[in-house]
Amino acid sequence: MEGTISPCGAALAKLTAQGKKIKMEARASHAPTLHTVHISRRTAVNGVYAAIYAAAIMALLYHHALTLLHSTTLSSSFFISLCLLISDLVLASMWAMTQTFRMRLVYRNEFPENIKKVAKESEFPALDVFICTADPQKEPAMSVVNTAISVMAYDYPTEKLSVYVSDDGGSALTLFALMEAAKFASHWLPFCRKNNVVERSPEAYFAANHYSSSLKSESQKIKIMYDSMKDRVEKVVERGKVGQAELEHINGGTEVEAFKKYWSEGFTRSQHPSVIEVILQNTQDKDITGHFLPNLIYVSRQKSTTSPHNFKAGALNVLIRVSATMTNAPIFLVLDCDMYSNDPKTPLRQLCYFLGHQAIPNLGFVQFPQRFHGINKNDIYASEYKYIFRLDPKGFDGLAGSNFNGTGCFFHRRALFGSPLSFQPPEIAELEPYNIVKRPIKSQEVLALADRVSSCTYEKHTYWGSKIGFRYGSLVEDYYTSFRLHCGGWTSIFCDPERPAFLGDAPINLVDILNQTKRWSIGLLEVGFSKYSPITFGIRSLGLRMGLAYSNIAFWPTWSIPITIYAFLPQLALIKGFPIFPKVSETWFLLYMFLGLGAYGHNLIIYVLEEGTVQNWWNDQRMWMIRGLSSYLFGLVEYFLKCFGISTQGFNVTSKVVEDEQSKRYEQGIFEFGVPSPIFVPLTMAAILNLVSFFVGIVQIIRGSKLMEELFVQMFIAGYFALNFWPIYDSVFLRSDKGKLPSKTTVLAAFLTWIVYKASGFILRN
Ligand SMILES: O=c1ccn([C@@H]2O[C@H](COP(=O)(O)OP(=O)(O)O[C@H]3O[C@H](CO)[C@@H](O)[C@H](O)[C@H]3O)[C@@H](O)[C@H]2O)c(=O)[nH]1
Ligand SMILES: [Mn+2]
Repeated sequence: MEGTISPCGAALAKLTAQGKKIKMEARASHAPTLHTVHISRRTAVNGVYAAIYAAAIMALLYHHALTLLHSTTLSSSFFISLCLLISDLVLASMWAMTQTFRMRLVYRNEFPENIKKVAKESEFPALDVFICTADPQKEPAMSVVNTAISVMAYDYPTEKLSVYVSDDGGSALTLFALMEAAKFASHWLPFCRKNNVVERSPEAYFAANHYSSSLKSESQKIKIMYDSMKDRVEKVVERGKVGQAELEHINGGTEVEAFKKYWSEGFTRSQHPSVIEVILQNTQDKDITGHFLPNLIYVSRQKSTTSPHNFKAGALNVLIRVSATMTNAPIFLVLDCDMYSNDPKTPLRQLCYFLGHQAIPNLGFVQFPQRFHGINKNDIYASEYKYIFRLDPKGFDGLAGSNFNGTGCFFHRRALFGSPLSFQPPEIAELEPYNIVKRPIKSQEVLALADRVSSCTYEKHTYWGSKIGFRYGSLVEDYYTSFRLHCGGWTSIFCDPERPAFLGDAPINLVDILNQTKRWSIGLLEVGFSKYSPITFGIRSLGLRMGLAYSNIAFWPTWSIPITIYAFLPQLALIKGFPIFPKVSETWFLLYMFLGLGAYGHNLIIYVLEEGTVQNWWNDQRMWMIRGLSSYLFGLVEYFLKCFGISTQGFNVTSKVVEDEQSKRYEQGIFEFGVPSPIFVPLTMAAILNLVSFFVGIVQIIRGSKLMEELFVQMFIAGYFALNFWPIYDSVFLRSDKGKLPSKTTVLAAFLTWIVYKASGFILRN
């Protein structure tokens, strides 16, 4: 960076200089509004409710303390009270931490139509788009193609737009698919421009099937073209190899060379050189109407079994560097391959926060929510993650800023290089943010440098992953990186427009979903128990509220403690006719009622007010319970096993492949278990125990041996769990399709439940 200006100053100046100029002009004239913000009107009500609820929690803890003191040491009542105290302590702390971001939600509005009034198109910052894919078996090539095409077709000056696809699968199939995509794009982009198409993912456009009659013949023509491209790609994927015929279909020449050069003998997924192919170049390649096309670059970083590759964070860091050598746009968008653009104006929308008189100071990134298509009626697996992806970020936005969710996020490149006040220079000047690339992207020098910075040993003895780029050390690189950026003083915005900016695929079978949340759980605990734990380092750097907000997420897996205890203990006691909660006639009973109904009721209201339905909420709370007995529980256990070096966990990519039969069952709202997996076992045990205990309880009450009054709370809890576990009973007793819970799992779970019941006899004694 030049002379005396600090690099940081230069970097920020570049984006905000315009802003300052416009700010001055704005005072004189009436500058157009780029964004507005308002705070939820429910903030005060939430505050009052939280105060009352907190008082109730204190009373409950007092009640627990009393019971503990009155129980004789090591008797069963002592053990029970201790378990209940631990459960309630976890629930209470999680509740308290949640309040930091549930109390005050921030709603924003942008006016992208005004952006051209504050900056000319030629003044827009360049935009690099990073798309990650990792496994051609689990992530269909056509999905990568659609994602790439949908962003290539952004309403953004093409000379400023570059799309980089990172392929950690190192697959010739993906490169082939992208070459096909490039050819199709030369027809598709002009078609979209001419007809003002909003769905710029061709798959989504043709699926919506809403052609007007004037468009019909034209769109039919392009659909035929798309289908034949799709056919070619899928055939190649099926065969697992790019054949001679396909190679001839591609232009021939240099592109064909690439396949021969790289995918020869000795090239494996985990051991291969870097492959960097410039498929389209925005100064040379034109669409059929003579407009230039955006850059499209395929990057498969070098892999070696002896160098750690740090999963997605590693892939993104390679993209930061490779793009720096070629285009070095000040803003880049991070996208997963399963998430296509659903609104071509999104780049203009995010600019509302980066440009002009209303530019947000120290803005590190603008996060759009993950939203999904193809979710079934009532969203049985709560795949929408309404709280995580849409509600909670609005609360974070009211503090230091939304957290990063891994995809659909626009970054200020400079934010990945140290804090706003202290720039952390990369090891070579060419990678500095705002370094201007003077050579064409296909030049020998650029390609050689790109190759060098994508090598698997490049990061040795550098700050990549610690002070520069996406941070390493957690399987949830998104959560961890945004946490560290916020700690460093960057802020962020949550941008949730009415029309979803991006739409993604959600997994539709339970084992994938539970393993996904298990991976997240391990990743979160890796941060929670690190030296950068949000509870210590976080609170010190970000203050109490933001520190606790991040801590809440880090410790999600601890929910498994109360959920498991509440799913087993009251039920075991119930079978033995052992009351463990206050009687209905006692005052303490009212407290339990208030705490239970209050928590669920409040949760329901928030959910429904944020465009939710009661059925969806029901499924959401059910999944929380299910995760508590599977993902969170396994995540917690596996994290500790990993700490003791007993096992290791990698980034197990979620499958995006959908089988027809599975998809039919999903449409009907039927749970998909299918494969035997240990992750189903505790869940099935809980299901069995709750059902049995509920019936035993009824028998006891009918026989008059126990008073309903004494066992009411336990009956209620067992009944509530059992109601939630209906899909499991359905699967065990009524279904015979391939997606049912495997009998092996049921038998094992029944056997283990019996053992737990027998073992509980030693503790639950009068
Ligand atoms: O070694 C790897 C592993 C994964 N990926 C990519 O990472 C993305 C996310 O992987 P996926 O299997 O879809 O994980 P999910 O759990 O569905 O993803 C959520 O959780 C991840 C980890 O927190 C975030 O990175 C994602 O953005 C977020 O959607 C995909 O595009 C993958 O291709 C890589 O590039 N390299
Ligand atoms: Mn995903």
